Order: sequence, then C-alpha cells, then structure tokens
Amino acid sequence: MQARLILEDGTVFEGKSFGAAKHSFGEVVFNTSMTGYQEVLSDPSYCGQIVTMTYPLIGNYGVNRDDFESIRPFVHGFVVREHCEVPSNFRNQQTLDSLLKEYEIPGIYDVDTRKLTRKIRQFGTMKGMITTSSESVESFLEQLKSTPNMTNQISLVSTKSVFSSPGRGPRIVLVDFGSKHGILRELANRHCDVIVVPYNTTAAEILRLRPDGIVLSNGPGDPKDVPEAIEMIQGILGRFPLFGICMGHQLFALACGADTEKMKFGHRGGNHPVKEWATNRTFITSQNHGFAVKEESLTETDLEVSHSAVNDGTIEGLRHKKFDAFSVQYHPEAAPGPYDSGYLFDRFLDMVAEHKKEVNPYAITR
Ligand SMILES: NC(=O)CC[C@H](N)C(=O)O
Repeated sequence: MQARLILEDGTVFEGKSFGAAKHSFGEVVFNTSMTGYQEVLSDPSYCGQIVTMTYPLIGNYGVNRDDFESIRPFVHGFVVREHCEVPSNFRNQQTLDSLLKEYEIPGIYDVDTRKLTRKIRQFGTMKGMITTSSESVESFLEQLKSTPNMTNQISLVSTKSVFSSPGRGPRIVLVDFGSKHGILRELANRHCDVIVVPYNTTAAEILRLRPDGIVLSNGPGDPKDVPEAIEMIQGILGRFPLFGICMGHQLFALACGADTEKMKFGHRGGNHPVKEWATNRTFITSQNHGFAVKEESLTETDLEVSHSAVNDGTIEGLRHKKFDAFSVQYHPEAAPGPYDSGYLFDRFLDMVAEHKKEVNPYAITR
C-alpha cells in the first residue's frame, strides 16, 4: 500500500506502508545508529517523534523479548529505506512489521532517507505526518499546522507509582522522566537498592525514602515542561550525590540557574564523539537529544562544563563546583550504542560511598 510522509514545509516523501496503516503526527528526527532499532523504538525519550533511521536496512535481525528499553515502543512513526521481512538471528521472535502493527505504530519504507536527513540537517527538525490516505497535501498541511506541538510527554511515560528493585548496596532514588531500562540495569548490576519514583515526586517525599544518592533519568520533550521537577532538584541538591542523564542533565542545569534551548536538529545515534576535559580523552557515545544547555547561561551558576561534543562544541556534561553532583547529556547506559561511558555509574557510586562515609563513618559501603 502507498504511504506518504508529509513535512510541514510541504515536502512529500512517497513510500510504502508497513506496520499500522494509520495517520500519525510527530516531530520528524533522524537517528544514525547502524543497529539498535528495537532500543530506539522503545526509548520513551522518542515519545511524540517520527524517527527515521539513516542506516538503509532495518529489521534484519528481527525483534526479541529482551532488547526493549521500556515496556513498549513509544515512537509515533518509523521511516526506513528498506525493512527486512525475513529476519535472521537466533534471538529473533518477530518481525519489525509485526511489532509496529501490534502497537499500532505506522511505518513507511522505500523512502529516500538520505534526502530526508539532509533536509532536516539543513532546515532543522519539522513537524510531519505519515498517512496512507490519498487526500490532498493541502488538506494535510492544514491539519499539520493546526495540530499543536506535543507538550509534557513526560507525564505520559513516567511511572504512575513508586516501585523498587531491591539490592544490598546503596539506596538510589531514580526519578523517572521516561527512563530507559538500561539505567536501572546498570544500577542493579552494581547491587544498588533502587527506588523508582514518578517525575512529579517532591523533595520531601524523596527525603522520606532515605536515599544515598539520586539519579535523574532521560525523558521526552522540553525540560521546561516540568517546573515541579526543577523545584524538587533544588530541594535535594547538596544533600545527596546526584547524577543526571540527558533530560536529567537538562533539569539539573535548569535547577542550578542555567538555561536550555532547542537545537536545530539534535544528536541521535550511537557514534557521537564527546571530549572529557579533565582527562583530555574522547569517548564515542550514544545520544538522543533535541535540547541542550546554553553555554553562556552558566556564568552566574556554580556549574562547569566537564564534557563537550566534538562535532559541534555543545555541552555534553556538567559538574557542580560545590556539591557532589554531575550530569551528562548522552547515555552512559548505551542501549543502543557503545558502553565506553559505563564508568560514569562507577564514578557516581564512588561519590555515594564517600558521602556515606562522611555522614556515618561506620556505615558499610559497597
Ligand atoms: N533522551 C533524553 O532524555 C532527551 C532529553 C530531551 N527530551 C531532549 O530531546 O533533549
């Protein structure tokens, strides 16, 4: 069946439908990962977005039960050059097409994804829609214009109630703005006693859980959509070691008085080089973000840049000068992408152990 991807500037990409044959609106973004489409589909940070993969063949190792980064796919649409209908892998359990059908997510293939990506790079991310209907482009453009940008996606993807992943190690409160499972997995692998709380949990509620450290997760949309989370971070900052990841990094920066801005087309992929200033080392990182912290907004704060993107110089990591608190704009939990940055979880837990010693020198630490 024919399908079209229509961008808000009137550009039309012809293709064929796969997955669910229905309309879908979203912000059109591209991801340069060569593998990891299952993790991309299920990363809650993509809620509200139509994702195109620049790698030309997607779906060739199928979909399995274990590689999801959350309980379901969250993208609003999926755009590929070619999708594989006969996957070959010992872990394969279903095709990409059947997964998208199951969750009613429209896909479009046979699209010139190179042209689409160059367009987004040149003009920035745009609203768009996938449709199988043959209605005129003009009528869809009207609909696209009148559909407001999605806001506050965090409230849709964050857990509604507190849950725990018990462990014998330090107690970490993970604030869920749309957390990938990878973050929980990295903490659990290090024996943490993790308590996952909703995005709108107050500082007082977090204090009652007697944490040893706080992790702020990744999440979809604009960090300014959740002022209650910024207030919560201000309430706990300096009391416990804090580690922010992606959305968590942006919220940490806002809580410290810095500002964020929307990027032209963002960073999404598994091959983004990032420089760590303290060691002068470059790490290849997994990224998925469309907002960034404004460098000039740091002057009046107690924050300093710890990591920068090699490609465009944007801020990729921050460190608090007075408190045990730091954050990165990228994904140390990988999934998909390289595991080079897993050491950041160790660095955070070393901070937690040090802090615990200071609070109670006899406490048993990790
Ligand atoms: N992965 C994330 O946490 C992304 C953060 C934010 N939604 C952004 O696009 O910049």
